[in-house]
Amino acid sequence: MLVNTKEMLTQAQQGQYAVAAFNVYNLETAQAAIQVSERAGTPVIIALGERYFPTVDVEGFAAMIKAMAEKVKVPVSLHLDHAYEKESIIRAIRAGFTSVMYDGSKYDLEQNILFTKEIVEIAHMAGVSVEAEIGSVARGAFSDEEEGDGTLTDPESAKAFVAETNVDFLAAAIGTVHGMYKGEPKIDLALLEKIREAVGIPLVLHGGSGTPDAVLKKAIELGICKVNVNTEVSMAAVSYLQTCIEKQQMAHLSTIMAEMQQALEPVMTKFVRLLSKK
Ligand SMILES: O=C(O)C[C@@H](O)[C@H](O)C(=O)COP(=O)(O)O
Ligand SMILES: [Zn+2]
Repeated sequence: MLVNTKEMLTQAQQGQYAVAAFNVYNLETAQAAIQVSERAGTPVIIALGERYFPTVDVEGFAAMIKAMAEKVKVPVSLHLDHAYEKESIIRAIRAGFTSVMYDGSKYDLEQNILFTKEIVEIAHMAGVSVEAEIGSVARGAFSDEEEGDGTLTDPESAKAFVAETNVDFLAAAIGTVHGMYKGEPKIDLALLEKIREAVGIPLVLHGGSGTPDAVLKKAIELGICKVNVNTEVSMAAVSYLQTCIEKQQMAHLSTIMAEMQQALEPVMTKFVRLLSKK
C-alpha cells in the first residue's frame, strides 16, 4: 500500500531503524526495490529525481508505483528526490507522490528558509510531507548528481530551519558523498548527534552508496531514519549490461532486462537488511 513518508519515518524513528530510499529509473528498478522489500518485510521509499522529469512520464510513473504498492503487504512511499523547482513539486503532488524533497541547499540560510517554507505550506495542504536540506553533500565517483560543496550542517542553523519551515524530515550533511568515496570516508557522527539533539525530527542520509556498514548502523542509532541509495544499484545494473555487451550475445531485450533486475537485487537486499536490523 502507498503511504505518507512522514508516517513511515516517524515509525522508523520510534523503532530506531531506517528505511531505504532507492532511486529508480524504470519498471525493473522499481520492481526490484519493491520485491526485495516485500521479501525482507521492510517498508521502502521509491525515489524519482527531478532531473529525470524531462525523460519520464511522471504521472504514468506515479500510477505504476501506486499499482505496484497495492499488491504488496509492506508500506511503500513515493518520493520526489532533489527538486529545485516549485513547478516540479506541484506536478509530483498532483501525480500522487507522497513526499517531496525541496533542495534549497545552494541558497543562504535565510533564502533556503523562505523557499522551503512556501513548499511546506503547499505540500502540507495536499497531505504530502517534505524533506529539505541545509549544508551540502559533495559528489564522489560514479555519480551524476549535482556537485555540492560539502559544507557540513550547522546544528544551530538546522534548529532554526526546522522551527521556521515546519519541514517533516531533514537531510543532514555530515560528510557522506553522492556516489562512491574517492578516499577514506570522513563522516562526522558527533555532528550528527548534535543535529539530532537540535532538531528532533527524522534525519536523512544522502549518499548511502559506499558508506561503511558500521557507519550506517551508528548513524541510525543517532537519528538517521532514511538512507538514500542510488550509485551502488546503478553500478550493479551497468556492470551486468557491460558483461552482456562483452559477451557479444544477441540476447533478447526481455531477457536482458529480467537479468539486469536480478543483478541489482543483491545490492538492494544488502541495504534493506542492514538498515532494518537493530
Ligand atoms: O543521484 C541522484 O539522482 C539521487 C541521489 O542524490 C540520492 O538522493 C542519494 O543521495 C543517493 O546517493 P548515492 O547512493 O551515493 O548515489
Ligand atoms: Zn541525494
